[in-house]
Amino acid sequence: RRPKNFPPGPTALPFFGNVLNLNVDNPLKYLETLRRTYGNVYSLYIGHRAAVVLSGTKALKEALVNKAVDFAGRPQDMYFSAIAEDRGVILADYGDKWKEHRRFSLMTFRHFGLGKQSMEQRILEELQITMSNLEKHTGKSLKAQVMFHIMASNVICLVLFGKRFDYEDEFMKKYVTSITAVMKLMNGPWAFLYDSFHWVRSLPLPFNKGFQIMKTIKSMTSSLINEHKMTRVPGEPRDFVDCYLDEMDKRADDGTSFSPEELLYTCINLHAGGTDTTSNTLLTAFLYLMTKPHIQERCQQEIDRVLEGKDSVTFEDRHNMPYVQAVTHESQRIADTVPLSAFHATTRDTELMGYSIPKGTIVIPNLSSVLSEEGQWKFPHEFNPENFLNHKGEFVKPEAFLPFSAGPRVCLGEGLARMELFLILVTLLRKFRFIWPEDGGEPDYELVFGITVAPKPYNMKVELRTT
Ligand code: HEM
Repeated sequence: RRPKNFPPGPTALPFFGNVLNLNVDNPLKYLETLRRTYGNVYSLYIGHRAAVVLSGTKALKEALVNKAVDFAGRPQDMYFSAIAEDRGVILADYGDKWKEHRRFSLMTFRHFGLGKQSMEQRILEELQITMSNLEKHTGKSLKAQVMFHIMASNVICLVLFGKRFDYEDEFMKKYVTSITAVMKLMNGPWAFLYDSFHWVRSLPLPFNKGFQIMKTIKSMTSSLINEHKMTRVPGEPRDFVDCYLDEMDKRADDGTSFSPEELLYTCINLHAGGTDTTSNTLLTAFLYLMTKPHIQERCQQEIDRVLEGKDSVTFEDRHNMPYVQAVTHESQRIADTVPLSAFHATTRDTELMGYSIPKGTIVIPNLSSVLSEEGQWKFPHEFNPENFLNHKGEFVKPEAFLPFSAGPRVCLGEGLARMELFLILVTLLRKFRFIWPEDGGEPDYELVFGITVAPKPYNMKVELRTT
């Protein structure tokens, strides 16, 4: 039974709650039906656990921004929290340890803002390698998903570990496959079972695989960190890991939350958080750029004009490229990469839009509902860069643009992701024309649901531009 004055919602079955209606292949349609019936704040049950679903810009901002601390927790005692052991940043509960690690990570990212080691340089460095690979493929088809995935993974590896991995590197292939496998388990039916019935947790069921794979990921990350310990010069950090090790030295005696285990999870979080998200967004962007060549050409005209005489693009150039900015943002809106954000939890008994929500309730921010909310967008249901342009052709960002969520838990990698999307798009479009291959069939814009959603894999054809 729902607590007093709790948000309304569908009747829940004993034991199962509403999970049987939540199609793991795509729960978004069911959630939209519930929103129409119960409004922008409603509840449902995941097994015996109550969850409040927030839809639309107003409810989301009211909770995540205006009542920031009340809604900044992460659910505990669930499959994904057991996998994460309350460590790192993404799944750690609200508290001092999370705050210290979030603050440190953001500061370190900023530290790499300038100079030769800057984020911008690391992205452009990786792009050089991608471009020479693409040149070898001119006139041929190639698998876009693999290319974007490696690019995104390498950018974050350069930031974390100061090194990149070749396309065929066995270590990185295994690392990425393992992270993908755990994420799939976290979003699958076995996780629902684990969350719904405590008594199944000690049984030898497939969810145990997640814990085993996590051991592998931890030991692989450890080996990367240990390499650093041998070669680092304290006080002269080359990358994120060096910065963390320096910080651990500095704080050795102050009862700090910084520890080798936290470093492991933080690195895993940043790699996992920064790879699929960025690469799936790029995959969506190029799907539309190829199948709507007039949009691609208009981007190229703007890029040629603004970069005339320059060797390469800088992130600053975005201010002179309103159309490209509109296209990158529209790609993110349509890509809907993390549709249900990461689940939040209330940190204390609280109220939201007249409802009472007890401490520890799961909160699901439905970002997807905001990114296509009617009344917030000129063209909510179609790919159209005009969503981000005013009548003078200037770039504008509507307040419903929340692909990174909002409030104290807003994506920690937002700055890096925005820089990557812009630099990658501009650099690639300047040099190449991207073409939907003749044998590619009808383009399929349907997204495949997961913790991060993605377009179906496709091939792209590239040609060198002549201008
Ligand atoms: C297009 C790319 C990206 C998208 C759409 C995206 C989206 C998100 C979303 C929706 C959240 C959940 C926020 C919440 O709980 O309310 C999140 C959290 C997070 N993201 Fe991203 N992300 C992207 C790229 C990145 C990158 C490149 C990194 C790493 C550098 C990263 C690291 C993280 C981390 C560590 C968190 C957890 C923040 C916390 O709990 O305090 N993300 N991201």
